[in-house]
Amino acid sequence: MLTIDNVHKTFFAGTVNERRALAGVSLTLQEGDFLTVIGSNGAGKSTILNTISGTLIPDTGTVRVDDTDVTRLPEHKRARYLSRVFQDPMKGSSPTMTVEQNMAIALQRGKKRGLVPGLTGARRQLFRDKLASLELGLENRLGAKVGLLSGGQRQALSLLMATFSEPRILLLDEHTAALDPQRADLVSRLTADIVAEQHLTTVMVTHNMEQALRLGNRLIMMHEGRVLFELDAAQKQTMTVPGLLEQFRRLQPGAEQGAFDDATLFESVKTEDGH
Ligand SMILES: Nc1ncnc2c1ncn2[C@@H]1O[C@H](COP(=O)(O)OP(=O)(O)OP(=O)(O)O)[C@@H](O)[C@H]1O
Repeated sequence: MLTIDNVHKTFFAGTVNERRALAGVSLTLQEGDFLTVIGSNGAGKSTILNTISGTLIPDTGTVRVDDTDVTRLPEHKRARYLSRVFQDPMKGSSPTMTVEQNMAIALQRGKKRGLVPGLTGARRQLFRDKLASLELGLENRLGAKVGLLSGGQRQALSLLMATFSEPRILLLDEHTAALDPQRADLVSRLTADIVAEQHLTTVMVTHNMEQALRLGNRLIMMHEGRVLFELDAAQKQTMTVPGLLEQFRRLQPGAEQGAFDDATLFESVKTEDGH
């Protein structure tokens, strides 16, 4: 249902600042696939998400959703079928509006333009039920300003709102990276539950290899604008974090482990190694 074909993107081409972000990336996702994307800094992970969301138009190559070529479709026109959760918990909701006002807007997303629906009793009950599933006590705080919530609560709310309209494609952009480990774990579990329940086609970028192995049914490792290798569901089951690093070193013998200089990654390596 999502096909990315030989996409290239170079920033500031032909100048001293030239940066090749994507150098021929191709991917095909079936309905309900949950792809996790890992890779070194500057590998092109965010650029591939931006290409899917329409934030960036590739230099060459195509992006198709079902049978429609959306390569040059502007971002706002993709909102009908696409939702995204960002790393920054402050990004997905409005701090000066209440929990229920934010949810009412999210409910309206992707529908025909019009006024945001009123907050009827039935709608409030729907919001309460959805919030209760987060198990954060937010169902009792419908009237609270979102700016008063913790980062973890806010990110869980963003995830809920992003999936309200059951988008065709869900993009997760390191959405647990800014949270403390406990909250990251909670949002990670909520992600797995919501994606499975709605059978959402999902692309998640993460620096945390352990999370990338745990979530989803497919994984790609990117490096220097290319897909270095790909794992299917069965291969993911048996793969370990040291195994991923080993694979990376084998395919990129010149590259140092320092390419992965993220603290979360080293935490997971330590856990796997048992020290
Ligand atoms: N808007 C931009 N303008 C100029 N260069 C950019 C822009 N966005 C990305 N790049 C460059 O493209 C390359 C790929 O960047 P990208 O952000 O996609 O990598 P990433 O894998 O998400 O990295 P990180 O893990 O550090 O976030 C990098 O060299 C980056 O500097």
